[in-house]
Amino acid sequence: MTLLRVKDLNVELIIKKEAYPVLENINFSLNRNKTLGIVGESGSGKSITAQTILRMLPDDAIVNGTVEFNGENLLGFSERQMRQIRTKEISMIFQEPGLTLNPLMRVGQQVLEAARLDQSIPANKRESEVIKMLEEVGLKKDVYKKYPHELSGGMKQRVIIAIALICNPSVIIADEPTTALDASIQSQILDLLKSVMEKRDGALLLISHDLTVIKHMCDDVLVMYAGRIVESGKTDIVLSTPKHPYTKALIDAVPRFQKRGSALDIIPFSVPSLTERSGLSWPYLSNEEYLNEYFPEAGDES
Ligand SMILES: Nc1ncnc2c1ncn2[C@@H]1O[C@H](COP(=O)(O)OP(=O)(O)OP(=O)(O)O)[C@@H](O)[C@H]1O
Repeated sequence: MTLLRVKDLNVELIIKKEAYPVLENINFSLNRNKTLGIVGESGSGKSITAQTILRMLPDDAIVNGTVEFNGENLLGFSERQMRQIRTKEISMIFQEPGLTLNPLMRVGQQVLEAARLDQSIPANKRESEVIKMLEEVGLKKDVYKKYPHELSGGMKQRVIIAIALICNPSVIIADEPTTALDASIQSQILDLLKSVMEKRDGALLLISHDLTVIKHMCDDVLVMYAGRIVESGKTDIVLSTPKHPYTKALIDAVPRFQKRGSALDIIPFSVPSLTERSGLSWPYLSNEEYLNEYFPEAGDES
């Protein structure tokens, strides 16, 4: 069953009074019990996609298309309705847990604050629900009384996951949730996220620049470049038989994905910034050589 459907989404951001396309013709669905990955280089539009779904863009952004959640278009919701959506239906987890937690408040209190937003949890049950939630994400009861600085990075991210889950959302959007953590902790946190969402019959939208993470976690994947989806499909098929030259280049740039003995082939250009795109058409590469090699289809566009 589809929980979230993004249709014909186009977003422009205004910089110095000029509008720059940042997302173009984005289409995808997020289904119950599935993890969908968005992968792409820095600046490709992954975070802006999440911010558009949750209506966290600058006020002057120009947004066209639809973002259907349970059949209703979130782009037509009032700010008050969106606050409900953000607290109870679609939770977001960011990269840096240290920046999200309040350093002056005990972590149990912070999860409790989030629990207050859910009217269905009776006041006299909140504390026990919070402790249950902390245990579900693998934290001991005594963490309730600790301050963020007393916890490791991995424990902090578990607290963030508890805050995101306490109101029982059906969708979690995780934007690079483990990038700030040690490699050994990363997969524990990712596995935790996946298993709690599966247990709750929910869906996970996972944003990452790391193909190894996408391969490990995601049923389906969207590959983004400069505001567009250049390839999408089942993760194992896209990663084993990529069709788009840009996806191939991304895969070739990951040593673990390469055949033994093949050379590391770093993508020789980066995603142009919005202002660098001025006067150029997608994919905004001024260099003909790269244009033909990585985006041969772009020459067909008007
Ligand atoms: N508020 C903003 N004002 C102007 N430009 C912005 C704003 N937010 C993002 N951008 C630009 O929009 C483009 C897409 O940004 P986005 O953050 O979605 O990329 P990303 O794929 O998530 O990259 P990263 O992995 O570095 O976070 C980039 O060129 C970025 O600089």
